[in-house]
Amino acid sequence: MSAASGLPAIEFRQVDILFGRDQTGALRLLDNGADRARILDETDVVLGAAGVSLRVEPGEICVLMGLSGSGKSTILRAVNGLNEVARGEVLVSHEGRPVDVAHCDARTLRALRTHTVSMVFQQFGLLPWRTVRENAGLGLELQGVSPAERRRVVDEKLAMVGLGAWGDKYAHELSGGMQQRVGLARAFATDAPILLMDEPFSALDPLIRTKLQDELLDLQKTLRKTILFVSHDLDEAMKLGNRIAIMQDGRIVQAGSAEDILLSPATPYVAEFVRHVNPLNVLRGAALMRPAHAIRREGGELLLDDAGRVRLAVDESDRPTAVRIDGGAARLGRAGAEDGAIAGTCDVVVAPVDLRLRAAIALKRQTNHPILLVDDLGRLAGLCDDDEIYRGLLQRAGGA
Ligand SMILES: Nc1ncnc2c1ncn2[C@@H]1O[C@H](COP(=O)(O)OP(=O)(O)OP(=O)(O)O)[C@@H](O)[C@H]1O
Repeated sequence: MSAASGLPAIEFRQVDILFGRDQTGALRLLDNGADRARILDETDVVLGAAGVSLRVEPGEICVLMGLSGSGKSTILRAVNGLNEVARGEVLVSHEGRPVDVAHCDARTLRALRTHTVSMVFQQFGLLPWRTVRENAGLGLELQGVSPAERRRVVDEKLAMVGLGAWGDKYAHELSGGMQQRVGLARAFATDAPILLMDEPFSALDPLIRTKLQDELLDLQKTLRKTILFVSHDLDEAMKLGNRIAIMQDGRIVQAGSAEDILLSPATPYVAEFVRHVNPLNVLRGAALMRPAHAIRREGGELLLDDAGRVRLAVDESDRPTAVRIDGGAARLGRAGAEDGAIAGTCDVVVAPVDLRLRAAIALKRQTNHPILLVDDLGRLAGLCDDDEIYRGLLQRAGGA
């Protein structure tokens, strides 16, 4: 699977999932606009998911979010065929081609579960009579990998999750957080490119939970797996998800980036979720900035302030090269995206376009200089100064 092939890692196409016998009757009611309660009442069928369409790109973390019973696990479990699909397609990129899990043969499904999709559960799912090493090696054992190779890979993955010294222990000798790390090591060991995570951290106390979220994000930088993650916690979803799909009564009511959802909640249900989210941790430069094309230009220079005292020169690709203040040479300084840390002194700050609002405010406080946001190639994307920051906060507060 590669991003270059253009295939999504997972794609749901108009998926309906029903629990109960009278599927024909339930589908008919569904098509006539009946809601979950009526379908249950008239057919005794539970509507697990309805009309779900969603693409998950390779290397993306997509979080399914919603209240209890909204259908998150139902959708997740359809990816490895644990839930039967009544209608629609669930396409999973397996060995370079899309396989419709809802309709494929048993052999393909087995191969897909062994090599392409692995799963991490909320309740860890460790076997008590096996050591940590044996638990972590379960997937490899099912793949028929030799004991020596298994040991090599498993010890590497255990070390990766910080359990290098715990291979010979049993699950009950480990804390909850450590047991979940074994679950992660087991999922990583098979090298399956797609990871399904069903509320993997919700049984853990908040501190351990935050730590494991950070570790997952850290590991993901090198692993680049496709992760479909279920959570009922919007803060967790926004922290982890490149994309978030919000579910209600079996349907996806909104899918988008954390910023999309925070700034433009599609329904009152979504708005209620985002009401308590702290925008400082979610909003990034691109949602705040004045875009490069809207910055005044004069004689090949960009005017960074209203009075035209601060002037930026760019090269032919729009990469900032020099800055002048009142005609005199000034300095550009580079800052990091996450913490906005900046080394040394400067007159104008250059930061990555995904600079978080929190980091932008910290930078402004530290330097009191305008912040130029640049893309991956160093090209000017926009300007983020006091005005843009205040507007971002006001917009979030519904004041602009
Ligand atoms: N195997 C099953 N048999 C019958 N009904 C089921 C089954 N699995 C799920 N359901 C029903 O489908 C609906 C969606 O359940 P699901 O577990 O997907 O919700 P969820 O959003 O993951 O909730 P939670 O956060 O509580 O885990 C619920 O009404 C549930 O009762």
